Amino acid sequence: DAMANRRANVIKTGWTDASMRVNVGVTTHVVADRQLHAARRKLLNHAFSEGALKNLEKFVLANIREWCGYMAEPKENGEKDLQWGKERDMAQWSTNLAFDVLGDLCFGKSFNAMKQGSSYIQKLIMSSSVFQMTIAYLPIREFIFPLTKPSILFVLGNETIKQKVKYRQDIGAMVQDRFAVENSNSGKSDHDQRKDFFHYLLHAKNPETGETFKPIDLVGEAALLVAAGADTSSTAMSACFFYLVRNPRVLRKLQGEVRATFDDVEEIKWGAKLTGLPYLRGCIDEALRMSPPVPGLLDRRVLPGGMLIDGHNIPAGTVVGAPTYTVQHNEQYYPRPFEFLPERWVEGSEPSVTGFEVTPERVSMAKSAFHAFSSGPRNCVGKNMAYMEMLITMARTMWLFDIRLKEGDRSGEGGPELGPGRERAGEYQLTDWFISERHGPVLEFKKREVF
Ligand code: HEM
Repeated sequence: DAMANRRANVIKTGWTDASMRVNVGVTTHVVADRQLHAARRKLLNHAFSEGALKNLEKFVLANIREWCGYMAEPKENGEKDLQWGKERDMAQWSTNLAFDVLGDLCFGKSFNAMKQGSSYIQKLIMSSSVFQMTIAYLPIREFIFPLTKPSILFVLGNETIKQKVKYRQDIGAMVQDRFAVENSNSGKSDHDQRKDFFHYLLHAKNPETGETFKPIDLVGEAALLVAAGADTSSTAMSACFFYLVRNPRVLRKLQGEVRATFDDVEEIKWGAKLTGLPYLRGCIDEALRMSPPVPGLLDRRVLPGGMLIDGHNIPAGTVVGAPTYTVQHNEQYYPRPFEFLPERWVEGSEPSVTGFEVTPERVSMAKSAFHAFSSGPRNCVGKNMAYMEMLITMARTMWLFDIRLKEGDRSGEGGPELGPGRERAGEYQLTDWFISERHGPVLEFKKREVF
């Protein structure tokens, strides 16, 4: 209730609080004031409307085609099993894809992660998150916070802050080039104009107040979209691959659904045919349930006046929240919570597979407890864009390739030797730094024979 209810008497705290202190400038994600957030969010929404998504799709598709090309790359001569392609670490390759998509959409230029490998920017997003998470929950954080100003950290030689400054400079240059493209848009027909995130952010206007993004905010918001959209979509896709290769029954069923629906890979696009595939959506939602890319506490601080939550009076200043990983493994909502069962999302699925009746009530309970994208006024603005990317990537991969786990690969998997909380073999391991650190799985791809 503290999250979903627009009028809940709470504000954001924790990681976002730390972010406000460490970073210069404010973005929609971290701004605490609720009215200021609502005004910013109205502008940001422009970039995610249905109309905008239609125009964004061609950039997403171009990157996914390139990604599939890399998955098809053959092994070096002399290696065994030449009909299977090169080994691909999905944690890395899903990030490369998501990252290049966002470079293209936010700054009009791919980051070339697929071509050149991981860049300092990918590492920076993770190291910033680790840094912010560490100081956000220190018991002595009130004493530490004054020392975490960017200027002080820069003098102290903090590498993350130095790289942040470089990132700002680099995206400043990219934005200048992107402005030049926008200026040349004016002479072009509507169809030929480049309509990416940058375009929509630049032209976003609040119809009531006439407010627009200031140029400095525009750069910050574009950088936010890269940080918010890359590791999240990538965790979801690598988790989905992780569970598919460990569950051959599910993999075969998903391949069957996709291959029977589309006659050609180029038919796989954003639209009713794709979004209407129940098992594909079930696989993605099940991966998001078991491995939520933002797995932890989205904490909120109760404001003066307190708040009534579930019959309890919560006094002002209390920090409240429920970690998404925990909610999404609650047996009450998700029977057999540690099993990858896409059928739980599909009404009428065979009880012989699930071990329980998948009634409409059960599906609706599962949907209402699903919080991978958060809920309420501060939920994920990029949800539809993320589904577009995930559905197209997973469907095209299933259509084009057979996939298998590299022999002996256990990267990313839990096990008794890893200690308490990580002992489950077969569970994809996430480390919660607000976004998720993870490894593997390493897969091989084989082009499917299509007659
Ligand atoms: C599977 C993929 C994704 C997941 C699971 C996810 C999850 C989330 C979650 C849990 C939040 C709330 C964070 C909080 O309360 O602090 C959030 C916010 C946000 N997400 Fe996503 N996200 C995903 C993809 C994306 C993409 C692709 C974009 C943009 C390109 C994006 C942009 C944002 C932004 C801008 C916010 C802040 C919204 C606001 O505060 O108003 N996300 N996301």
